[in-house]
Amino acid sequence: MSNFYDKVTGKGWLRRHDGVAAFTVTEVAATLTVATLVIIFFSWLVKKLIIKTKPSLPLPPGPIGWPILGHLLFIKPDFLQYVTKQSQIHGPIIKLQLGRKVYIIISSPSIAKQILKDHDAIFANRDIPVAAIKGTFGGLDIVWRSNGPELHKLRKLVVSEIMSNKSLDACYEFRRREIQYMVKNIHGKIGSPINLSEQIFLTAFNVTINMLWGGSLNGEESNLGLEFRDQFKEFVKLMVEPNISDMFPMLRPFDLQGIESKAKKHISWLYGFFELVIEQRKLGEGPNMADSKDFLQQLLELNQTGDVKTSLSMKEINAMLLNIVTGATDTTFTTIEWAMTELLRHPNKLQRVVEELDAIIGDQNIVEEFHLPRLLYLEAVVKETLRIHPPAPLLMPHMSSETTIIAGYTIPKNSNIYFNVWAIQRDAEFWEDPLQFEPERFLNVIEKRNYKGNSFDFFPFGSGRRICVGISMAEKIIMLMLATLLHCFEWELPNGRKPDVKEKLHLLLSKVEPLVVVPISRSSKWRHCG
Ligand code: HEM
Repeated sequence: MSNFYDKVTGKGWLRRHDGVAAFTVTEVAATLTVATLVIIFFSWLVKKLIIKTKPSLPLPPGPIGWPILGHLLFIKPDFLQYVTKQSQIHGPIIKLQLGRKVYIIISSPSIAKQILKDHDAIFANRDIPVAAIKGTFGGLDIVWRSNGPELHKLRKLVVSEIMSNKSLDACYEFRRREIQYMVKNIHGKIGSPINLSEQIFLTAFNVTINMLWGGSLNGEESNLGLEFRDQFKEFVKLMVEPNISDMFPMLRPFDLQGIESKAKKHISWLYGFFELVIEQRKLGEGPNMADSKDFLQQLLELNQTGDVKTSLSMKEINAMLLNIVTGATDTTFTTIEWAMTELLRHPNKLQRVVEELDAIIGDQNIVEEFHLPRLLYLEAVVKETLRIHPPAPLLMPHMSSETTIIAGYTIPKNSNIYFNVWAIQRDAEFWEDPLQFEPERFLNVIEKRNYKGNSFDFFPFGSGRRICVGISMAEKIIMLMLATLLHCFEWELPNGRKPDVKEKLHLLLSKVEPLVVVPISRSSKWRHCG
């Protein structure tokens, strides 16, 4: 009987327990299809409802831009002024668009803290511009390297090998020698106007390269130092120039503005300079290395280890040298130049610095590094200078590696984030009389207001895992050089004119006009300053 049933009805029958067929295959398939469709429909509906009840958060507000180009036509000539003005209109977190790139500008301490402290790991990346790709062998340096173990390795190397107290103390003699050379040079020009900006730059440059490989470019060779400055300046201009290749990566092969080829030219000059130094070192020339190794020597030895965890390629070494020479020179130079400018504009503050120096150093000694911790007013002057004129007023752009919600807004993955430290540090909400040069405001809070990036209304060196690696070196060079300039000489302005304070931004904020001043000898007691 059952065989007969199977034959007639086939295997496809579903039977009731009494053996009677209940559904056909077609009926079952139809039922399943309908059920699937119903499920899909309901999950779509649920999704829709959820989205309706919980809408995705908006992008930050900002000015209206042009289709495709976005805000490209508005950001020149002064990006810093433009974003500061837009933040005053649209609020402390704003969005700009340049081609396909999203730029987020932060100008509030609490939002900066959310990003640099609470979500630090997500925002610790960099979106490397085409010119910097060329200049750093595709991001092999510290500044442009993506966040990760390799970056950690390089940062650790710099912090523990060059920036440790031991290493900095070991090369104090280099700093001292270069600064004394500067004093001698200025002394030879007593009574005539000098371009102090140039002097400060060359000394900062020589101090840095002396610490790195025991070299310096003085006398005739100082032109090479100035040429280095100009080549690097041109390279930086190209890095910050709005580049169609960055905004529309598919156009990169055409290099429409010629930025990539120009960057190549400047960068070849700069690396040519390092290659010469490295070649000389390989030939055994350079300072006597019997007792200690300078940083270049340590880097070159890391090139020869077979250990992948610590070894460095020659490209990495070159890229790091560029970071350190330029990172250390331009920023410290700019800070000293601004501090001198502000003091010359505020004779009563200058007088207070000189009194402090005379009390602590006296008229028979030169400034030594062991004096520095006692120069509290001078330290306040440096902090006030970094508050009003932060050398990196937008820090370095950070990049988000995930879409993240910040302050109620969606920050898309791969956005470029700028922190407007310049505006925050001049905000009347956090600073009394913010535009006044008032070092006294730091005197009672000198410990609290430090450079560690833990107070988000004063963070000229950044904060979090991309904070500057050169803070301790910067502090020493700036304080020693300023103290020496102010202890050894009196300064007069040619024709009694106040120095101007016009600023211009090319990644770093510098003075438009160089500082030209007349050095005056302090009494005959200051013989050591000659
Ligand atoms: C007044 C002096 C200086 C100031 C104001 C300054 C400021 C800064 C700032 C704002 C950043 C970016 C932080 C960020 O991305 O959030 C930075 C990064 C950096 N600085 Fe400095 N800096 C100074 C001196 C130095 C010196 C002396 C060196 C020498 C080694 C140096 C080397 C670097 C390097 C290598 C980075 C990249 C760090 C990274 O991306 O992980 N800086 N600095």
